Amino acid sequence: MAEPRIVTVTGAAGNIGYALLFRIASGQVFGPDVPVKLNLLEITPALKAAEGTAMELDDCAFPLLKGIDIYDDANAAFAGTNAAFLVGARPRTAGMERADLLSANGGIFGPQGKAINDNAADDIRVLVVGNPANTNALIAAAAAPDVPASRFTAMMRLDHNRAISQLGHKVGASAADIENIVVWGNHSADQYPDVSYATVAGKPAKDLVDAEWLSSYFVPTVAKRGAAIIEARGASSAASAAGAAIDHMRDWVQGTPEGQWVTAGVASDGSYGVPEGLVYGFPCTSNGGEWEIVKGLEISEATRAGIDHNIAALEEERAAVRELGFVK
Ligand SMILES: NC(=O)c1ccc[n+]([C@@H]2O[C@H](COP(=O)([O-])OP(=O)(O)OC[C@H]3O[C@@H](n4cnc5c(N)ncnc54)[C@H](O)[C@@H]3O)[C@@H](O)[C@H]2O)c1
Ligand SMILES: O=C(O)C[C@H](O)C(=O)O
Repeated sequence: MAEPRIVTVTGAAGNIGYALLFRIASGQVFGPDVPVKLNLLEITPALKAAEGTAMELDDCAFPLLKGIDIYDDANAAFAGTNAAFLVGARPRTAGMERADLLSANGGIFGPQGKAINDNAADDIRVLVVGNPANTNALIAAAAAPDVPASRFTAMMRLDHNRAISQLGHKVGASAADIENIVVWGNHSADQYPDVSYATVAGKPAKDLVDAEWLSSYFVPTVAKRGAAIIEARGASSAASAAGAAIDHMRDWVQGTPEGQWVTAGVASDGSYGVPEGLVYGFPCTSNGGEWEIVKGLEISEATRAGIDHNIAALEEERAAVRELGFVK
Protein backbone atom coordinates (compact mmCIF):
# COMPACT_ATOMS: atom_id res chain seq x y z
CA MET A 1 0.00 0.00 0.00
CA ALA A 2 1.10 3.59 -0.71
CA GLU A 3 2.45 5.89 2.02
CA PRO A 4 -0.38 7.75 3.83
CA ARG A 5 -1.14 11.22 2.47
CA ILE A 6 -1.20 13.80 5.23
CA VAL A 7 -4.35 15.94 5.10
CA THR A 8 -4.76 18.98 7.33
CA VAL A 9 -8.22 20.42 7.97
CA THR A 10 -8.54 23.73 9.81
CA GLY A 11 -11.78 24.56 11.61
CA ALA A 12 -12.07 20.81 12.07
CA ALA A 13 -14.60 21.06 14.91
CA GLY A 14 -16.98 23.24 12.88
CA ASN A 15 -19.93 22.38 10.69
CA ILE A 16 -18.08 21.91 7.42
CA GLY A 17 -15.30 20.02 9.21
CA TYR A 18 -17.87 17.56 10.52
CA ALA A 19 -19.23 16.93 7.01
CA LEU A 20 -15.77 16.83 5.38
CA LEU A 21 -13.47 14.71 7.54
CA PHE A 22 -15.42 11.45 7.22
CA ARG A 23 -15.42 11.69 3.45
CA ILE A 24 -11.66 12.29 3.28
CA ALA A 25 -11.10 9.38 5.66
CA SER A 26 -13.21 7.08 3.48
CA GLY A 27 -10.94 7.68 0.47
CA GLN A 28 -13.04 10.10 -1.56
CA VAL A 29 -10.17 12.50 -2.35
CA PHE A 30 -7.17 10.30 -3.10
CA GLY A 31 -9.02 7.16 -4.14
CA PRO A 32 -9.78 3.75 -2.67
CA ASP A 33 -6.16 2.54 -2.50
CA VAL A 34 -4.50 5.52 -0.84
CA PRO A 35 -4.28 5.69 2.96
CA VAL A 36 -4.63 9.04 4.70
CA LYS A 37 -3.55 10.59 7.99
CA LEU A 38 -5.64 13.46 9.31
CA ASN A 39 -4.32 16.54 11.11
CA LEU A 40 -7.08 18.59 12.73
CA LEU A 41 -6.26 22.24 13.46
CA GLU A 42 -8.52 24.21 15.79
CA ILE A 43 -8.38 27.17 18.14
CA THR A 44 -7.63 26.13 21.72
CA PRO A 45 -11.22 26.45 23.08
CA ALA A 46 -12.48 24.09 20.34
CA LEU A 47 -9.93 21.32 20.95
CA LYS A 48 -12.35 19.29 23.04
CA ALA A 49 -14.98 19.39 20.30
CA ALA A 50 -12.31 18.37 17.78
CA GLU A 51 -11.48 15.46 20.08
CA GLY A 52 -15.13 14.38 19.86
CA THR A 53 -15.00 14.40 16.05
CA ALA A 54 -11.76 12.41 16.17
CA MET A 55 -13.44 9.84 18.46
CA GLU A 56 -16.21 9.41 15.90
CA LEU A 57 -13.71 9.08 13.06
CA ASP A 58 -12.04 6.38 15.09
CA ASP A 59 -15.37 4.64 15.63
CA CYS A 60 -15.94 4.40 11.87
CA ALA A 61 -12.92 2.06 11.59
CA PHE A 62 -12.12 3.41 8.11
CA PRO A 63 -9.66 0.97 6.53
CA LEU A 64 -7.72 3.83 4.87
CA LEU A 65 -7.40 6.03 7.97
CA LYS A 66 -3.90 5.63 9.41
CA GLY A 67 -4.02 8.19 12.21
CA ILE A 68 -5.59 11.39 13.58
CA ASP A 69 -3.78 14.17 15.41
CA ILE A 70 -5.31 17.32 16.86
CA TYR A 71 -3.44 20.62 17.14
CA ASP A 72 -3.85 24.24 18.08
CA ASP A 73 -0.44 25.05 16.62
CA ALA A 74 -0.29 25.66 12.86
CA ASN A 75 3.39 24.72 12.44
CA ALA A 76 2.74 21.30 13.93
CA ALA A 77 -0.55 20.84 12.06
CA PHE A 78 1.02 21.48 8.64
CA ALA A 79 4.16 19.37 9.16
CA GLY A 80 4.54 17.22 6.04
CA THR A 81 1.03 18.10 4.79
CA ASN A 82 0.17 17.04 1.24
CA ALA A 83 -3.36 18.50 1.11
CA ALA A 84 -4.80 21.31 3.23
CA PHE A 85 -8.42 22.37 3.56
CA LEU A 86 -8.45 25.83 5.16
CA VAL A 87 -11.99 25.95 6.50
CA GLY A 88 -11.73 27.81 9.82
CA ALA A 89 -12.28 31.55 9.40
CA ARG A 90 -13.57 34.53 11.32
CA PRO A 91 -17.25 34.99 10.39
CA ARG A 92 -18.71 38.45 9.93
CA THR A 93 -20.66 39.42 13.04
CA ALA A 94 -23.20 42.21 13.56
CA GLY A 95 -21.69 45.66 13.24
CA MET A 96 -18.40 44.38 11.79
CA GLU A 97 -17.00 46.51 8.96
CA ARG A 98 -15.54 44.82 5.88
CA ALA A 99 -12.06 46.04 6.77
CA ASP A 100 -12.38 44.46 10.24
CA LEU A 101 -13.39 41.16 8.63
CA LEU A 102 -10.44 41.24 6.20
CA SER A 103 -8.10 42.18 9.01
CA ALA A 104 -9.32 39.35 11.29
CA ASN A 105 -8.97 36.83 8.48
CA GLY A 106 -5.56 38.17 7.50
CA GLY A 107 -4.57 37.35 11.08
CA ILE A 108 -5.59 33.73 10.46
CA PHE A 109 -4.61 33.06 6.83
CA GLY A 110 -1.28 34.95 6.94
CA PRO A 111 0.18 32.80 9.76
CA GLN A 112 -1.33 29.62 8.27
CA GLY A 113 0.25 30.44 4.89
CA LYS A 114 3.60 30.93 6.61
CA ALA A 115 3.21 27.66 8.53
CA ILE A 116 2.48 25.89 5.23
CA ASN A 117 5.53 27.55 3.66
CA ASP A 118 7.78 26.40 6.49
CA ASN A 119 6.44 22.91 7.18
CA ALA A 120 4.31 21.36 4.42
CA ALA A 121 5.42 18.73 1.88
CA ASP A 122 6.73 19.89 -1.51
CA ASP A 123 3.57 18.73 -3.27
CA ILE A 124 1.26 20.71 -0.94
CA ARG A 125 -2.14 21.61 -2.40
CA VAL A 126 -4.27 24.14 -0.53
CA LEU A 127 -8.00 24.72 -0.86
CA VAL A 128 -9.34 27.77 0.99
CA VAL A 129 -12.99 27.38 1.97
CA GLY A 130 -13.25 29.98 4.79
CA ASN A 131 -14.70 33.29 3.60
CA PRO A 132 -13.86 35.61 1.96
CA ALA A 133 -12.30 32.55 0.28
CA ASN A 134 -10.63 34.16 -2.78
CA THR A 135 -8.91 36.89 -0.81
CA ASN A 136 -8.02 34.56 2.06
CA ALA A 137 -6.26 32.36 -0.51
CA LEU A 138 -4.41 35.42 -1.80
CA ILE A 139 -3.29 36.27 1.74
CA ALA A 140 -2.13 32.70 2.48
CA ALA A 141 -0.19 32.53 -0.82
CA ALA A 142 1.49 35.89 -0.12
CA ALA A 143 2.75 34.52 3.20
CA ALA A 144 4.24 31.45 1.49
CA PRO A 145 6.88 32.76 -0.94
CA ASP A 146 8.56 29.33 -1.31
CA VAL A 147 5.34 27.62 -2.45
CA PRO A 148 4.13 28.29 -6.03
CA ALA A 149 1.05 30.54 -5.97
CA SER A 150 -0.69 27.92 -8.14
CA ARG A 151 -0.82 25.65 -5.06
CA PHE A 152 -3.20 28.05 -3.26
CA THR A 153 -6.77 27.82 -4.55
CA ALA A 154 -10.19 29.05 -3.43
CA MET A 155 -13.43 27.13 -3.47
CA MET A 156 -15.69 28.07 -6.39
CA ARG A 157 -16.90 24.49 -6.83
CA LEU A 158 -19.99 24.95 -4.67
CA ASP A 159 -21.08 27.79 -6.96
CA HIS A 160 -20.34 25.57 -9.97
CA ASN A 161 -22.40 22.71 -8.53
CA ARG A 162 -25.26 25.08 -7.67
CA ALA A 163 -25.25 26.37 -11.26
CA ILE A 164 -25.46 22.81 -12.62
CA SER A 165 -28.45 22.02 -10.40
CA GLN A 166 -30.36 25.20 -11.27
CA LEU A 167 -29.87 24.63 -15.01
CA GLY A 168 -30.81 20.96 -14.59
CA HIS A 169 -34.08 21.85 -12.83
CA LYS A 170 -34.98 24.33 -15.58
CA VAL A 171 -34.42 21.98 -18.52
CA GLY A 172 -35.41 18.73 -16.78
CA ALA A 173 -31.94 17.20 -16.97
CA SER A 174 -29.85 15.45 -14.36
CA ALA A 175 -26.52 16.82 -13.17
CA ALA A 176 -24.75 14.01 -15.01
CA ASP A 177 -25.99 15.38 -18.36
CA ILE A 178 -24.60 18.89 -17.82
CA GLU A 179 -21.04 19.79 -18.77
CA ASN A 180 -18.83 22.87 -19.00
CA ILE A 181 -20.72 25.39 -16.97
CA VAL A 182 -18.51 28.04 -15.34
CA VAL A 183 -18.81 30.53 -12.50
CA TRP A 184 -16.43 33.41 -13.10
CA GLY A 185 -14.88 35.46 -10.34
CA ASN A 186 -15.49 35.73 -6.65
CA HIS A 187 -17.25 33.41 -4.19
CA SER A 188 -19.66 36.20 -3.30
CA ALA A 189 -22.88 37.64 -4.67
CA ASP A 190 -20.71 39.34 -7.36
CA GLN A 191 -19.96 36.01 -9.08
CA TYR A 192 -21.02 35.44 -12.69
CA PRO A 193 -22.51 31.98 -13.35
CA ASP A 194 -22.34 31.39 -17.11
CA VAL A 195 -23.96 28.77 -19.36
CA SER A 196 -22.41 30.13 -22.61
CA TYR A 197 -20.39 26.97 -23.24
CA ALA A 198 -22.48 24.50 -21.26
CA THR A 199 -24.10 21.49 -22.84
CA VAL A 200 -27.08 19.43 -21.72
CA ALA A 201 -26.85 15.86 -23.01
CA GLY A 202 -24.55 17.23 -25.73
CA LYS A 203 -26.85 20.11 -26.81
CA PRO A 204 -25.88 23.78 -26.25
CA ALA A 205 -27.59 24.95 -23.05
CA LYS A 206 -28.16 28.44 -24.44
CA ASP A 207 -30.53 26.97 -27.05
CA LEU A 208 -32.66 25.53 -24.24
CA VAL A 209 -33.11 28.60 -22.00
CA ASP A 210 -33.86 32.24 -22.74
CA ALA A 211 -31.80 35.31 -21.89
CA GLU A 212 -34.50 36.68 -19.59
CA TRP A 213 -34.46 33.52 -17.40
CA LEU A 214 -30.68 33.62 -17.30
CA SER A 215 -30.39 37.24 -16.19
CA SER A 216 -33.43 37.51 -13.93
CA TYR A 217 -33.46 34.04 -12.32
CA PHE A 218 -30.40 31.86 -12.94
CA VAL A 219 -27.61 34.33 -12.19
CA PRO A 220 -29.10 35.85 -9.00
CA THR A 221 -30.36 32.49 -7.70
CA VAL A 222 -26.93 30.87 -7.96
CA ALA A 223 -25.09 33.96 -6.73
CA LYS A 224 -27.35 34.38 -3.67
CA ARG A 225 -27.78 30.68 -2.88
CA GLY A 226 -25.44 30.88 0.12
CA ALA A 227 -27.63 33.57 1.70
CA ALA A 228 -30.79 31.58 0.89
CA ILE A 229 -29.33 28.51 2.66
CA ILE A 230 -28.47 30.61 5.72
CA GLU A 231 -32.02 31.99 5.74
CA ALA A 232 -33.53 28.48 5.51
CA ARG A 233 -31.18 26.52 7.80
CA GLY A 234 -30.19 29.23 10.22
CA ALA A 235 -26.57 28.26 9.46
CA SER A 236 -24.40 28.41 6.38
CA SER A 237 -24.15 25.50 3.97
CA ALA A 238 -22.09 22.67 5.39
CA ALA A 239 -22.69 19.31 3.68
CA SER A 240 -22.85 20.87 0.21
CA ALA A 241 -19.73 22.93 0.97
CA ALA A 242 -17.92 19.80 2.13
CA GLY A 243 -19.10 17.95 -0.98
CA ALA A 244 -17.73 20.71 -3.20
CA ALA A 245 -14.42 20.72 -1.30
CA ILE A 246 -14.09 16.98 -1.93
CA ASP A 247 -14.93 17.47 -5.63
CA HIS A 248 -12.29 20.22 -5.96
CA MET A 249 -9.45 18.37 -4.25
CA ARG A 250 -10.30 15.01 -5.89
CA ASP A 251 -10.30 16.54 -9.38
CA TRP A 252 -7.09 18.45 -8.66
CA VAL A 253 -5.30 15.30 -7.52
CA GLN A 254 -6.89 12.71 -9.80
CA GLY A 255 -7.75 14.88 -12.86
CA THR A 256 -10.89 16.11 -14.58
CA PRO A 257 -12.75 13.88 -17.06
CA GLU A 258 -11.61 14.11 -20.70
CA GLY A 259 -13.23 17.05 -22.53
CA GLN A 260 -14.78 18.56 -19.40
CA TRP A 261 -13.84 21.46 -17.22
CA VAL A 262 -14.93 22.57 -13.75
CA THR A 263 -14.73 25.90 -11.95
CA ALA A 264 -11.77 26.44 -9.61
CA GLY A 265 -10.55 29.61 -7.91
CA VAL A 266 -6.94 29.83 -9.06
CA ALA A 267 -4.27 32.53 -9.29
CA SER A 268 -4.79 34.37 -12.57
CA ASP A 269 -2.07 34.24 -15.23
CA GLY A 270 -3.71 37.21 -16.99
CA SER A 271 -6.21 35.05 -18.92
CA TYR A 272 -9.40 36.82 -20.01
CA GLY A 273 -7.97 40.13 -18.83
CA VAL A 274 -8.02 39.12 -15.15
CA PRO A 275 -5.06 40.84 -13.48
CA GLU A 276 -2.23 38.46 -12.66
CA GLY A 277 -2.28 37.01 -9.17
CA LEU A 278 -5.96 37.59 -8.33
CA VAL A 279 -7.50 34.32 -7.11
CA TYR A 280 -10.41 34.10 -9.52
CA GLY A 281 -13.01 31.52 -10.59
CA PHE A 282 -12.04 30.23 -14.04
CA PRO A 283 -12.96 27.24 -16.17
CA CYS A 284 -10.17 24.79 -15.36
CA THR A 285 -9.03 21.31 -16.20
CA SER A 286 -6.62 19.29 -14.13
CA ASN A 287 -4.03 16.97 -15.61
CA GLY A 288 -1.07 15.48 -13.84
CA GLY A 289 -2.02 17.19 -10.60
CA GLU A 290 -2.04 20.81 -11.79
CA TRP A 291 -4.98 23.10 -12.54
CA GLU A 292 -4.88 24.67 -15.98
CA ILE A 293 -7.11 27.58 -17.03
CA VAL A 294 -9.10 26.79 -20.20
CA LYS A 295 -7.91 29.37 -22.75
CA GLY A 296 -9.35 30.94 -25.86
CA LEU A 297 -13.09 30.80 -25.11
CA GLU A 298 -15.14 33.32 -27.07
CA ILE A 299 -16.45 35.90 -24.60
CA SER A 300 -19.90 37.47 -25.14
CA GLU A 301 -20.75 40.99 -24.06
CA ALA A 302 -22.70 39.71 -21.04
CA THR A 303 -19.84 37.43 -19.94
CA ARG A 304 -17.35 40.28 -20.41
CA ALA A 305 -19.43 42.48 -18.13
CA GLY A 306 -19.63 39.67 -15.54
CA ILE A 307 -15.88 39.06 -15.67
CA ASP A 308 -15.12 42.78 -15.37
CA HIS A 309 -17.51 43.24 -12.45
CA ASN A 310 -15.68 40.48 -10.56
CA ILE A 311 -12.27 41.90 -11.43
CA ALA A 312 -13.36 45.19 -9.84
CA ALA A 313 -14.72 43.42 -6.72
CA LEU A 314 -11.57 41.33 -6.19
CA GLU A 315 -9.23 44.23 -6.98
CA GLU A 316 -11.00 46.17 -4.26
CA GLU A 317 -10.48 43.33 -1.76
CA ARG A 318 -6.83 43.04 -2.81
CA ALA A 319 -6.31 46.79 -2.33
CA ALA A 320 -7.85 46.54 1.16
CA VAL A 321 -5.58 43.68 2.28
CA ARG A 322 -2.58 45.45 0.70
CA GLU A 323 -3.36 48.47 2.80
CA LEU A 324 -3.50 46.20 5.86
CA GLY A 325 -0.05 44.84 4.91
CA PHE A 326 -1.07 41.23 4.21
CA VAL A 327 -0.23 41.32 0.49
CA LYS A 328 2.50 43.22 -1.40
N1 LIG B 1 -16.28 28.88 -0.23
C1 LIG B 1 -17.47 28.37 -0.01
O1 LIG B 1 -18.15 27.93 -0.96
C2 LIG B 1 -18.07 28.28 1.38
C3 LIG B 1 -19.29 27.63 1.56
C4 LIG B 1 -19.81 27.53 2.85
C5 LIG B 1 -19.15 28.11 3.92
N2 LIG B 1 -17.97 28.78 3.70
C6 LIG B 1 -17.21 29.36 4.80
O2 LIG B 1 -16.52 28.33 5.49
C7 LIG B 1 -16.19 28.78 6.80
C8 LIG B 1 -16.49 27.69 7.83
O3 LIG B 1 -17.85 27.43 7.88
P1 LIG B 1 -18.47 26.48 9.02
O4 LIG B 1 -19.92 26.39 8.75
O5 LIG B 1 -17.69 25.24 9.16
O6 LIG B 1 -18.23 27.41 10.29
P2 LIG B 1 -18.21 26.98 11.83
O7 LIG B 1 -18.33 28.26 12.60
O8 LIG B 1 -19.18 25.88 12.09
O9 LIG B 1 -16.76 26.37 12.04
C9 LIG B 1 -15.61 27.13 11.89
C10 LIG B 1 -14.56 26.51 12.79
O10 LIG B 1 -13.33 27.20 12.52
C11 LIG B 1 -12.64 27.28 13.77
N3 LIG B 1 -11.61 28.31 13.66
C12 LIG B 1 -11.73 29.64 13.79
N4 LIG B 1 -10.53 30.24 13.69
C13 LIG B 1 -9.63 29.25 13.47
C14 LIG B 1 -8.22 29.23 13.31
N5 LIG B 1 -7.51 30.36 13.36
N6 LIG B 1 -7.62 28.05 13.12
C15 LIG B 1 -8.31 26.89 13.11
N7 LIG B 1 -9.65 26.85 13.29
C16 LIG B 1 -10.31 28.02 13.46
C17 LIG B 1 -13.74 27.56 14.79
O11 LIG B 1 -13.33 27.24 16.10
C18 LIG B 1 -14.85 26.64 14.28
O12 LIG B 1 -14.80 25.37 14.89
C19 LIG B 1 -16.95 30.08 6.98
O13 LIG B 1 -16.06 31.15 6.71
C20 LIG B 1 -18.01 30.01 5.90
O14 LIG B 1 -18.47 31.31 5.53
C21 LIG B 1 -17.43 28.86 2.45
O1 LIG C 1 -21.03 31.31 4.69
C1 LIG C 1 -21.57 32.04 3.85
O2 LIG C 1 -21.61 33.30 3.93
C2 LIG C 1 -22.24 31.43 2.66
C3 LIG C 1 -21.40 30.39 2.00
O3 LIG C 1 -20.21 30.95 1.49
C4 LIG C 1 -22.16 29.70 0.89
O4 LIG C 1 -21.98 30.04 -0.28
O5 LIG C 1 -22.99 28.82 1.21
